[in-house]
Amino acid sequence: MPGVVLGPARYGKAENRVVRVVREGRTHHIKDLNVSIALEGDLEETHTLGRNDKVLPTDTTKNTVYAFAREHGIASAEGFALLLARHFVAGRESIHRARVRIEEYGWDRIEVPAAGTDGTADDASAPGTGKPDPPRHSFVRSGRETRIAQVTVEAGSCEVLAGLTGLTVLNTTASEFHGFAEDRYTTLEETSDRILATEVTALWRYADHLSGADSGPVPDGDPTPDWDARWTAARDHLLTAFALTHSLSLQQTLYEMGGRVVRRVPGVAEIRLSLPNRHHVPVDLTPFGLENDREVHIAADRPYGLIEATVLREGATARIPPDLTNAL
Ligand SMILES: O=c1[nH]c(=O)c2[nH]c(=O)[nH]c2[nH]1
Repeated sequence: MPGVVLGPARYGKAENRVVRVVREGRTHHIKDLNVSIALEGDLEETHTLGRNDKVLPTDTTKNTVYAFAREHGIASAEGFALLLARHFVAGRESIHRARVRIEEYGWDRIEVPAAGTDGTADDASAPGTGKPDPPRHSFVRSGRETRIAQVTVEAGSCEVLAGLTGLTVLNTTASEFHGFAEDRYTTLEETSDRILATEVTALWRYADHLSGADSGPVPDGDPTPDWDARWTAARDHLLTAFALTHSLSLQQTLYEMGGRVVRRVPGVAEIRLSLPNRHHVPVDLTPFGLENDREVHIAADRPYGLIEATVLREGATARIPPDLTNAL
């Protein structure tokens, strides 16, 4: 096509929903994932000439997700993403880069009291035994929180990002906001005691699985990291920092949260946080002759302040895309 060239292109199958059951006798476990594959490489003639010889069908990438879930199991979202991304790049010369993004939805086991312990006769029993034996195959979705893993593999490098979205937190005190800049449109009153609430979206990058200036050769850290332990530690540190910080602004709280993860979770070089400030405004009850000393609030869902920043290990390079909410 005269005067026209192909820019960056990628393709794959997005949002493959896979639920994997593991059975240990009567005790079952599940992993519930949403897996998106994006491949890049030698796609010029595919677009310009309609040649498909280098196009591994998106349908095949979908099938690979399900086959790998069966063959390899899903130990962790990060591990499964690594397996898939490496497979697509290793298996085909024309594919130079594979990005696998996984959202994981959490399920908690429904803990049922043993039969007979709550005074009713109709509880579950193991068949044939008549003995109390609560089910080990029942689950309840654990809130709106979603775990994220995103792995990008290309020749000689491998980037592992992990994170979460939908982690909603609130402090009823230990939050102040004053001393801010003012102009003729400023009406906000200073406060030394307010509710601080936000819904955390966080994405952090492990440097020990990446070749790059801030990480050394691949891998310079633990060759088989315990991704689950690291993810759980990062989540715990985000919550601990939110709870422990006496906040002078959500910006300062963000820095404390990110800094704690970078300093304490093995391998983390960088974390990006997106924190909507979910304003809780004390209601004026004086028309009803009532005092309201920060007891009754309107929880305003819109508009919200949007506080976003990356916190880095000293010397590391910022690589996580700034616009997390669109990137995810
Ligand atoms: O923690 C805050 N940071 C701000 O930048 C800001 N702006 C605002 O109106 N309220 C707040 N709160």
